[in-house]
Amino acid sequence: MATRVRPSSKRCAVIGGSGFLGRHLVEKLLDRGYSVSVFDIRQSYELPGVTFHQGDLCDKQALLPALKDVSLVFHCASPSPASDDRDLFERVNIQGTQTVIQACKEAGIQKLVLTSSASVVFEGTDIKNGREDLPYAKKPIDYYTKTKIEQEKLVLKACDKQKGFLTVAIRPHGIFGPRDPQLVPILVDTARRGKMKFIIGDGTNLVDFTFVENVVHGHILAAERLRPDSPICGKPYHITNDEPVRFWDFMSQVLVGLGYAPPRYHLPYALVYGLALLLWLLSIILRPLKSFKPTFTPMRVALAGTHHYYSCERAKEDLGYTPVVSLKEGIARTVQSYPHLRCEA
Ligand SMILES: NC(=O)C1=CN([C@@H]2O[C@H](COP(=O)(O)OP(=O)(O)OC[C@H]3O[C@@H](n4cnc5c(N)ncnc54)[C@H](O)[C@@H]3O)[C@@H](O)[C@H]2O)C=CC1
Ligand SMILES: CC(C)CCC[C@@H](C)[C@H]1CC[C@H]2C3=C(CC[C@]12C)[C@@]1(C)CCC(=O)C[C@@H]1CC3
Repeated sequence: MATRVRPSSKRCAVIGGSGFLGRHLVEKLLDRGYSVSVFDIRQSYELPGVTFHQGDLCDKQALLPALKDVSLVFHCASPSPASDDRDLFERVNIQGTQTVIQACKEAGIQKLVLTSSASVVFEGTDIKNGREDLPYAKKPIDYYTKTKIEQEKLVLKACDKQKGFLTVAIRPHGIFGPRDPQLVPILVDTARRGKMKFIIGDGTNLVDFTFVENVVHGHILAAERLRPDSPICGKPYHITNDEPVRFWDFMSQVLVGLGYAPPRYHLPYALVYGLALLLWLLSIILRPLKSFKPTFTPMRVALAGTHHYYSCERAKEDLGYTPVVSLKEGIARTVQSYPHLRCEA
C-alpha cells in the first residue's frame, strides 16, 4: 500500500508566484527556509528551491500536482485590474478561487492565505482609518473589486476548524516596490505623455501605499499564526505601511525621484470624475469601431481624489504586525530600482 508522505510545514505553494507580490513572497519564504512550489499561468524567473508548475488555476487537475506534499498555500493570483475584462475576473477570481479551495481540500492542505484587497470596502467615498468590520462595498468601484469581494467571502467561509482547513485573508492597499508592473510604470507613462500636470481636488486626501516587503511580512505572519486555537481563523486583516500619506505627495515623490516634474495645477474632483465617466462611456460605445483605454478611469480618479486609509490595529494585535520598511525607505528603494524609467531630458 502506498504511504502518504506527511507534508512538511516548511513546504508551501504560492499560486500567482510569478507575479509582482508573488515573487517577493517566494523570495522571502526561501530566505526563511521554506521550499516553494509556484503555480502560475506563466513562468517569469527561475530560482533554486522553487518548483514551477505552469497552468490555469481554474483547472483543478493542473493545480493538484503543485499542492502535493504541501501544508500551506498562498493564493495571490488575479488578472490585472487594468485588463478590464469582466468575464476573466469572474472566471479567475470567483470560479477559479472555488477550484483552489476544492483542490486544497482534496490535497489535504491545512492552511490557505488569500491576498484580498482593502478596496473590498471602498465605494469611491472617503474612508478614514477604516477597520475590517466596515461592510463590503455595495457599489464596488469596478468589476475587479466586485470579484475580489466574492473571492474573499468564499475563502473566509471555507474556514473549517473541525476539518482542519484554516483560512485567512490579507487586505493590502496600493502595493509598490521594485518590479511593480502597475503603479510606477503607469505613473511614468502618464508623465511622459505630459498628463501628470494636474492634482485632482485640493490634494490633501490621505491614502495608504504599502511597500511590497510589508505586504509579504503580513502574509507570512498570518500563515505562521494560523492555528485552530488562534483568533485569526476566517478573518480579514488590513496590511498597510500604517503611514497614510497625501496621494499627490506620494506621486510627486516618486516622480521627482525619477526626474519628472510633480503635478502643480488643481482641477475640481467632480469635473475630472465627470470627464472620466464620459470618456469611459465613449470607450464602450466606440469599442466596435476604435478601441482606446483612457488613462484617467473613474476608478483611478476616485482612488486619486478621496481619503482612503485603513487601520492596521487588528493585524498589530492578532498577528504582531508592524511594518518592516518605512514609506521613505520604500520610496527610495523603489525609485532606485527603475533606472530605465528615469526622465532622460
Ligand atoms: N498591486 C496592488 O496594489 C494590489 C494587489 N492586490 C492583490 O494582490 C495579488 C497580487 O497582485 P500583483 O502581484 O500586483 O499582480 P500581478 O499581476 O503581478 O500577479 C498576479 C499573478 O497571477 C497570475 N495569474 C493570473 N491569472 C491566473 C490564472 N488563471 N492561473 C494562474 N495564475 C494566474 C499572473 O500570471 C500573475 O503572475 C492579487 O490578488 C491582487 O488582487 C491587492 C491589493 C493591492
Ligand atoms: C494616472 C494617475 C492619476 C494615477 C497613477 C497611479 C495609479 C496607477 C495607482 C494609484 C493607486 C493604485 C491602486 C491600484 C492600482 C494602481 C493605482 C490605481 C489598485 C487598484 C490595484 C488593485 C487593488 O486591489 C487596489 C489598488 C488600489 C490602489
